[in-house]
Amino acid sequence: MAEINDVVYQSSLDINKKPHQVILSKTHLTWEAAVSRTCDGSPSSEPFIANKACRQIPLEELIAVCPEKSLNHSNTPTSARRKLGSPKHDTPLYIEMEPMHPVAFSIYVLNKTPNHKWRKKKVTFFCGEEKLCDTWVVKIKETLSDKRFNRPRSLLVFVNPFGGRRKAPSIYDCQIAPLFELAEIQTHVIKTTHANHAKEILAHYNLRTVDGVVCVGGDGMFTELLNGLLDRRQREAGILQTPQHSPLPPNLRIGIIPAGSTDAIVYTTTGINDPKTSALHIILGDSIGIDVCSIYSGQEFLRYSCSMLSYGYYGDMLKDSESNRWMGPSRYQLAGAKKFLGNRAYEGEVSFRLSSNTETNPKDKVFCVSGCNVCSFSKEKTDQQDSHSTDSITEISHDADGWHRFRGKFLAVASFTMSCRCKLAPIGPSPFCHLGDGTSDIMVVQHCSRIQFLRHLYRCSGTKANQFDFPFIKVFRVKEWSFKATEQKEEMSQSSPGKQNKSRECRTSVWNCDGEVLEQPNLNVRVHCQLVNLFARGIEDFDQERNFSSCCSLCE
Ligand SMILES: Nc1ncnc2c1ncn2[C@@H]1O[C@H](COP(=O)(O)OP(=O)(O)OP(=O)(O)O)[C@@H](O)[C@H]1O
Ligand SMILES: CCCCCCCCCCCCC/C=C/[C@@H](O)[C@H](CO)NC(=O)CCCCC
Ligand SMILES: [Ca+2]
Repeated sequence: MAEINDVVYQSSLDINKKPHQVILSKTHLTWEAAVSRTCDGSPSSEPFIANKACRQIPLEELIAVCPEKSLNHSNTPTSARRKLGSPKHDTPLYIEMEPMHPVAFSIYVLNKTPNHKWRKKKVTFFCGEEKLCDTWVVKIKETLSDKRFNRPRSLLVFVNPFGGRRKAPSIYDCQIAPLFELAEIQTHVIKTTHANHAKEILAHYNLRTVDGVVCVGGDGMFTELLNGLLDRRQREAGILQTPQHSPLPPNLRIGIIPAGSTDAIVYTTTGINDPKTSALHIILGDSIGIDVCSIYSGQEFLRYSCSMLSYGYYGDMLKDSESNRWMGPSRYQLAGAKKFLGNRAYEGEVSFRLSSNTETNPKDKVFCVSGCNVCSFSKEKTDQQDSHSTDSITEISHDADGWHRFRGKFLAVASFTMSCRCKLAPIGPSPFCHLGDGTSDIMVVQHCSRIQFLRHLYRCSGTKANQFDFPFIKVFRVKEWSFKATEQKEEMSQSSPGKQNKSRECRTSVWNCDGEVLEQPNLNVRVHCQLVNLFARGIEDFDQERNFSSCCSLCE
């Protein structure tokens, strides 16, 4: 076997009844069939890839290790068997007894399957004697508990029985609790009884007792946790929540087990809305910083948001859909179709400061992937923000202070702080938006015909990323923006006063803020680069995944 650095422990163990040399290092667990060829001839950095009899698992991908209490093995020494009958018998009778102590242990390893779905895979090692088994289990657990793996030991979990298809309690009990138990994560589980329940608890909970906060629900439930943690942090630090102050980051990571209607945040940060995949991201201690918007109405702080904030079409759609919650996720489609037929436009003024990074833009065809360079670079630059902006936009006015202004009649104004992937929009309504670059993509859909708007919506639901390629759509990458509803100049019909009154109603829309209605039409919004950390790693590059599967036989 080729040389392995930082060996923690090694011995011979049986896998599938064949002896193997097993080595635990600080970074990997490796095993090689004892009779097989050595791994010579391969480059020293990848010594085991060439030899199929060798397996090497990075410890980052080791989910759990457990003694196998119920397993025996043909190699089990006779001490684990009980003699029956009289000693005078020539041939003693033996009955297989369950060993008092385990003589085998299993490891559960990450198995990456297509479409970003993660599962666990089990490999069992037979030790022959209990002491060796105990030692292996202890050594692996000790190594995994090293701080650099950053794995949570204890979690506060909120289950929203009201969101999505109302399946959050069964999703948690049947799929997630057993995984957390396997990984020996302590949990305090709270089933919420009303909206804002989680936020109320987060205001007073002893957060020092947990390593993370998890919700089983949708985007709305995540946003509740986000707001709960951020409010608490600012209150304790004495930070005022005004447009002039920058919020401090919370100390805890947030995990999302998807059980909502859209699940855009989990979809965008893991690549899929799959409860078990999310649980594995949490167990393995993944971490990614995501941008958060702080939203104000004048000087009044309203809330924090991190996915879509949208006025006009999506706001009206959300408001209309609330009364049909019983329908689950399809309520959005019904309300969406109604509002589409209404083709209602609203007057307003959008102002914004462009991103300081002029090398990226909402149409640049650069996806945000796990380990994204744009996000890493933006985080480094966060503290050195400047007000530089491009002059390339001619349709709109801009002031000396770097603010651009855009007035008009809009079907929709939307800011995307992440791409907002979801089932309806598989690469997201703003596909090249970044999770942690400190910016949002502002999209303005000018009043257009139904057929034109339908073409835009249809393209959002596809994968060509061409939804912005229309003359009635403008899109900007911004770090701060505001919206002001302006007076609606409706044509007043002298001959029909009833119609006149009707046209004066509802001159403003509402905001759809991560799936919650905000009634104030006039908003000021600032983006804070990577203000919170999630138990996720962003969407893994497909090429990377392909390379992984060819180098690890567990994933074949
Ligand atoms: N027990 C409860 N009863 C009523 N509302 C609740 C309860 N617990 C939480 N809520 C509220 O339900 C709202 C919506 O929940 P959630 O986001 O989980 O589902 P969803 O709206 O169906 O999904 P999505 O946001 O992904 O579209 C949350 O904002 C939360 O405040
Ligand atoms: C002709 C085909 C038309 C297909 C339409 C495709 C357009 C889909 C865009 C989806 C944008 C989702 C953005 C994320 C929003 C979430 O913060 C929010 C809360 O979960 N969900 C919705 O508002 C629910 C949004 C539902 C939109 C219909
Ligand atoms: Ca962003």
